[in-house]
Amino acid sequence: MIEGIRLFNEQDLELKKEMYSRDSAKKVRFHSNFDLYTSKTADWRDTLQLTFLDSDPDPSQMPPVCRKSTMEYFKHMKRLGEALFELLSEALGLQPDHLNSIGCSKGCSIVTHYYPPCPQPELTLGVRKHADAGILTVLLQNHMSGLQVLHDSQWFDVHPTRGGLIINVGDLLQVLSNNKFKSVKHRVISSHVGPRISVACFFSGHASLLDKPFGPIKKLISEANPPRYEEFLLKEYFAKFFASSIDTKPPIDYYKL
Ligand SMILES: O=C(O)CCC(=O)C(=O)O
Ligand SMILES: [Fe+2]
Repeated sequence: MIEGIRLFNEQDLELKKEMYSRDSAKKVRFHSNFDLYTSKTADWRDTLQLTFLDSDPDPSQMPPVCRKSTMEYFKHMKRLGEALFELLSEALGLQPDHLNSIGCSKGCSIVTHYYPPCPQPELTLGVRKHADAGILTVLLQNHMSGLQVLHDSQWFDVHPTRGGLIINVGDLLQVLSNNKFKSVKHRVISSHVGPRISVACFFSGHASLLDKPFGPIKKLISEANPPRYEEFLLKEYFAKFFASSIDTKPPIDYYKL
């Protein structure tokens, strides 16, 4: 998977230009900084993004150089997502199929990042501090360090482990679990050396959830554990997310009770 993404990014500029788009309705697109025009600063990375919220990927839409590996990776992510949501359901004291049955593992985006070597890494970041806006993220990284997580106001390096995957709780899982699971703030620092390559699989729910009320799971709510968020529409939530920049007020903050 990582090799396919390296080949895509290191191919001729003209071929990459064909995929370039800032239109978020496009299922497969190449861009740099989704929040380039809404944030004060730019980050040092390029992104090839594949969004499958309502259907499985159509191989013909994918760049030929990483088509086979991405299709294969997607299949594994789907299976892994289902297994993770079973475990998370059990951890919440729910039936194992609960999170899968409400569509948590159904829609995902595979967002691949390429961080080129940076001549002045002290002036920028690869990705600014944020928590992922979706439900759950499965992250694969190449052998280059750079990812850091925030814990007790301190940044810790997440050193790459060959073949290892990082699982990040996103803001929407924090909402579903009524704060039992906490999303994790993280960032990527820039470096003179590179490229650093990562592949994030964001599970953010099936497209059919976009128009339905979303909030803490009712079975988790009691007098002793009142809801921490009001219900909201996922389509409004994502509209807020895409209209702001990655490091400003996270959209879940609008719905806190
Ligand atoms: O490149 C990474 O390791 C992290 C990327 C990331 O945080 C994101 O895409 O949300
Ligand atoms: Fe992230």
